[in-house]
Amino acid sequence: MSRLWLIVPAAGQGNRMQADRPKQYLELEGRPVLAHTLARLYQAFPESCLCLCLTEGDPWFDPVWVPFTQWRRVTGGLERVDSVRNALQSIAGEADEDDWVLVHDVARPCVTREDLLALQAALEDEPVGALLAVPAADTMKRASDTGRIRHTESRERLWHALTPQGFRYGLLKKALGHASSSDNVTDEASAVEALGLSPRLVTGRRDNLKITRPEDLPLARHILAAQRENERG
Ligand SMILES: Nc1ccn([C@@H]2O[C@H](COP(=O)(O)OP(=O)(O)OP(=O)(O)O)[C@@H](O)[C@H]2O)c(=O)n1
Ligand SMILES: C[C@](O)(CO)[C@H](O)COP(=O)(O)O
Repeated sequence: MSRLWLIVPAAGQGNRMQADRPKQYLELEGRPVLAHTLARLYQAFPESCLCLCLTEGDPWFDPVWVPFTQWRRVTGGLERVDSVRNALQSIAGEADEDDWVLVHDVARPCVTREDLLALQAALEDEPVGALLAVPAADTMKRASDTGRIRHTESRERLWHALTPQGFRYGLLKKALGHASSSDNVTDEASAVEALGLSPRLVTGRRDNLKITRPEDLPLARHILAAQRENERG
């Protein structure tokens, strides 16, 4: 039976957030973002094995935030893709080629259990792999270098890629092995696409926000509160 591995890249600096610490350690309802994200993943996949990518000697990290019994710390790389590659390397020899690997940004603490389970269910009959995504809802403009509109892009069949993104270990290893730093691989799906394959888009919730800029932290707070309110019914 194939196993489930979770890779959580958490070795970024959060430069766009302009905070006094990496954004995964900013406080959200009394806990760091990282603790929320790991708790959400644990709710859905308590039996999985977690690879947590952290910067070397990360002074902010506290293992008390990790609810998983099976987990390991992996040293992150220069870019997100390098961190994920390091995590794959760390499980070489243990993971089977057809084990599932889900990669989820630490900066997405609002992902719901329902979306996580929907993605897992979609993977069951999916040979290539799949990711959570949402259809573009705004009118999309392509800009010139000077910040003026060059043209309006059709938003038909245009999606925002979210995480988690799930692939078989063997395929993901191959895809990231082929990707070079000039390829601008900002997610796992694009590395798999570069092999000529088409991962499946699984419609997720728009509130699976990636905390990126300062205004996103209060937004995440509102989302968590609204999700809790919804659960109470
Ligand atoms: N070398 C890196 C860079 C990013 N990440 C992780 O990849 C995810 C998505 O990246 P992004 O939102 O760009 O995070 P940062 O790189 O931290 O942000 P910024 O680009 O603003 O510095 C985050 O969970 C981040 O911690 C990582 O593990 N290793
Ligand atoms: C993987 C990702 O979250 C998909 O939306 C995103 O590409 C990562 O963000 P980055 O800023 O490009 O690292």
